[in-house]
Amino acid sequence: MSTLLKVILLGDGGVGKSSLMNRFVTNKFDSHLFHTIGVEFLNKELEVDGQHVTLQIWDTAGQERFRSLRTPFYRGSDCCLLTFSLDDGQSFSNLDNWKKEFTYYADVKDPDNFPFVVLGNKLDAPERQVSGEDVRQWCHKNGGQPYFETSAKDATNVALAFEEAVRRILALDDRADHLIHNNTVDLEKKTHPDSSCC
Ligand SMILES: Nc1nc2c(ncn2[C@@H]2O[C@H](COP(=O)(O)OP(=O)(O)OP(=O)(O)O)[C@@H](O)[C@H]2O)c(=O)[nH]1
Ligand SMILES: [Mg+2]
Repeated sequence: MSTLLKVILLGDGGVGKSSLMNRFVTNKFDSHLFHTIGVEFLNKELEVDGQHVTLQIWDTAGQERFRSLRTPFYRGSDCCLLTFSLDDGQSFSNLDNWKKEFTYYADVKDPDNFPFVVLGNKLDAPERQVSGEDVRQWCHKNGGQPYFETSAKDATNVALAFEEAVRRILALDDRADHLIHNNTVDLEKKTHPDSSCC
């Protein structure tokens, strides 16, 4: 039996969250995807560094009007993929808000040590507005989170980014396994919903 890990995609509407999930899980891309309403999830089994895991990828609606439909699903996430679009500077500026929203609703006690992965999507787009240097600075200020520039359209770095999410979670779990013997850590209860919703 493989471990079930929950990762959640957050970021502004239109940055490509659904496209990244679809690329990773089904290896398809749709250039006229309709915006997401609420949340959806897909499972994918994979092997990372010899460990078999089932990744449960939760894709959320980025548009502000769907806020109350997405926030109840943040709890129990093992990793959060903070996503923006490289051709949309505003979507990068909003990463702070996304991190705050996640931290609040997922009830994360120590955000700088929570496994986030930052994704700058639409690397293929011609009009780049966000420099890699600015993103790396943001990541540095926010606990040294890893950063990937991706394209759901041509599949650049998509698998790599999801695999990094798994690595980050497994690295934390190893530490927790080690600490639990000393009785110093209180492992959070994980919820494993078994149906798609909204
Ligand atoms: N050129 C390019 N277009 C992309 C890429 N990823 C997504 N798109 C396009 O951008 C638009 C929005 O993509 P979605 O995946 O629906 O964005 P989203 O983040 O899920 O948006 P919401 O569901 O509203 O939060 C779609 O028309 C996609 O085809 C990419 O890597 N490159
Ligand atoms: Mg979507």
